[in-house]
Amino acid sequence: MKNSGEAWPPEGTEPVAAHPDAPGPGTKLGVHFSECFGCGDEQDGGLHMESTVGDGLTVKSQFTVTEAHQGAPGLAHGGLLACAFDEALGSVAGNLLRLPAVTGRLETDFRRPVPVGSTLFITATLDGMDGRKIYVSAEGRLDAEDGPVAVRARALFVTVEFDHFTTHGDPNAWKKMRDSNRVNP
Ligand SMILES: CCCCCCCCCC(=O)SCCNC(=O)CCNC(=O)[C@H](O)C(C)(C)COP(=O)(O)OP(=O)(O)OC[C@H]1O[C@@H](n2cnc3c(N)ncnc32)[C@H](O)[C@@H]1OP(=O)(O)O
Repeated sequence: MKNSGEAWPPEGTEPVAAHPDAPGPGTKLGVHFSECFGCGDEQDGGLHMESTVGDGLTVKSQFTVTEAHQGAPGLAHGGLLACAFDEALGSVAGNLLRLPAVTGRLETDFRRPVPVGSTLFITATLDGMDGRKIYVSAEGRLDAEDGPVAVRARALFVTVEFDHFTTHGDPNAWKKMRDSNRVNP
């Protein structure tokens, strides 16, 4: 992945279309894993991010910053914000392409402080692919879809075989996801 000052997406990236079975615009995306820090509903301190498919190759996500998310007093921790973008960017890649993929590289630009109590509205866009490499980018606006930009991010996801998750992760958690029909990584 190229650095911030260089072309995005990188040379060699091809445009992509959403998978024929991908959820369409307006579809609310559920929790992909109940214990996921980004979207899980069984993570008390998590982000509880909610996402909906947008127009074009986008997913719109939002979450509200709580006291559990602080770095400096009253402000969201930067690493926590990076986590939010990892989730939003993974969601646009995973849901629109319906391919298992993991974050290879994630780059963030923090442009404004994000206070506790504020809601970040993130729009993530699928920019293209080059072989196994999926390029995605996002911006997060404060308190409204047209609010001031607080954070921009871009990432490289790399497609993997499903056994990446069972070999390196927790096979029992996969059974739990399958049992609850939450089968996407
Ligand atoms: C619906 C689903 C919603 C999901 C939302 C959840 C989002 C959260 C997602 C995550 O947080 S995933 C967890 C964090 N990521 C990881 O744990 C990944 C750890 N890294 C790996 O497992 C491997 O390094 C990886 C699978 C990414 C790549 O290893 P491989 O051996 O399979 O592939 P390889 O190293 O050959 O890389 C493939 C291509 O990607 C390129 N690449 C990989 N990592 C890169 C990197 N960091 N920077 C630049 N390029 C990179 C690499 O150069 C190469 O390019 P070419 O095809 O052009 O040769």
